[in-house]
Amino acid sequence: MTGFHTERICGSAKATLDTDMDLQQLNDHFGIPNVLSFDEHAGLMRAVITSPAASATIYLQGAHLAHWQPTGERPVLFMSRKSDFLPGKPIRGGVPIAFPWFATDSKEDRFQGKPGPSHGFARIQDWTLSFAALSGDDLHLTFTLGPTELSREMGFDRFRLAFELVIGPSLTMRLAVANDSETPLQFEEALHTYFAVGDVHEVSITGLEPTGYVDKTDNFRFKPAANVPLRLTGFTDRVYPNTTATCAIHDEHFKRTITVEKQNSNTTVVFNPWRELPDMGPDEWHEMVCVETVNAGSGIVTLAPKATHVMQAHVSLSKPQEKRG
Ligand SMILES: O=P(O)(O)OC[C@H]1O[C@H](O)[C@H](O)[C@@H](O)[C@@H]1O
Repeated sequence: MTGFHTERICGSAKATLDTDMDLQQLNDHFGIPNVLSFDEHAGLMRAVITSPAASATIYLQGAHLAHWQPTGERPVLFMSRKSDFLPGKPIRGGVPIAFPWFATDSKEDRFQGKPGPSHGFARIQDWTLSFAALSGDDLHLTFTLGPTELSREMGFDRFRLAFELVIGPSLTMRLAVANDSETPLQFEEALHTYFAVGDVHEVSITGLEPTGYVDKTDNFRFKPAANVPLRLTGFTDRVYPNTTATCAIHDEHFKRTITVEKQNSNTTVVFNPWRELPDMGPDEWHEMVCVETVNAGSGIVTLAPKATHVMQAHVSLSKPQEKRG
């Protein structure tokens, strides 16, 4: 069984849960008959959920939600059929967690004289499952990540992350960042959500009409608010700063609306590569759009010593005629 070990962090002893539970231990400790079990896919451990309300899959690497499908619905998250599933490699699809920077690292020499990996280290590290419980139809899971050898090499050694998921007919994702140090912690973060759509050409996104954006496909130029719902017509990589708005993805092909409500996130990113990627098949970009819950760029977070910041995204489904009030 798992035990506690003590770790000395800058003079103070802290009890931390062993992070190296094997499959048997995960199943013994957290398994819930007919609802939650653990297996291995391509050498990566994952939680497999089949509750009456939904099915879902979460890899311990990155605490990466790779699949969520409410009962009777199509999958809500896009997962690339060509994704890598390898230790230390990002997974293409689902909900990668970006931390402590978003996209390209701005520090050119952070890691062994090079910039750190795209979207930071959190999505390529093994997280620890620390809580699993069923409450009514909802499965609650919490994954945690503290400083690792890799994070320390990149200069991050006094933080803790918790990723809490509530998986049911809707999905709540909460990312908590605690600053354990005596100095402010600056970080960017994202729940980089890949949504499954019937055909991206038949999608409109509402919520961002009044917000100007940084167009990463046009030399990071700032473009004014469009004042109309967003329809994607080509390579799209937009950072909308200063928006806490709820976004709705209206999918004419699948005849459903996906709604993303967020808290403590002041940035929304919309992304579709409009082409094949090395880890995404030739036509798969038709089937996805990223609407990401983010704090980045001008919205970078500066967290006071000993403080905690919690960012949340709540995802729900509705039929087009069920207009939200
Ligand atoms: O390929 P990745 O590192 O997973 O990043 C995928 C994409 O993530 C975000 O949406 C960024 O805005 C993009 O610039 C980036 O290309």
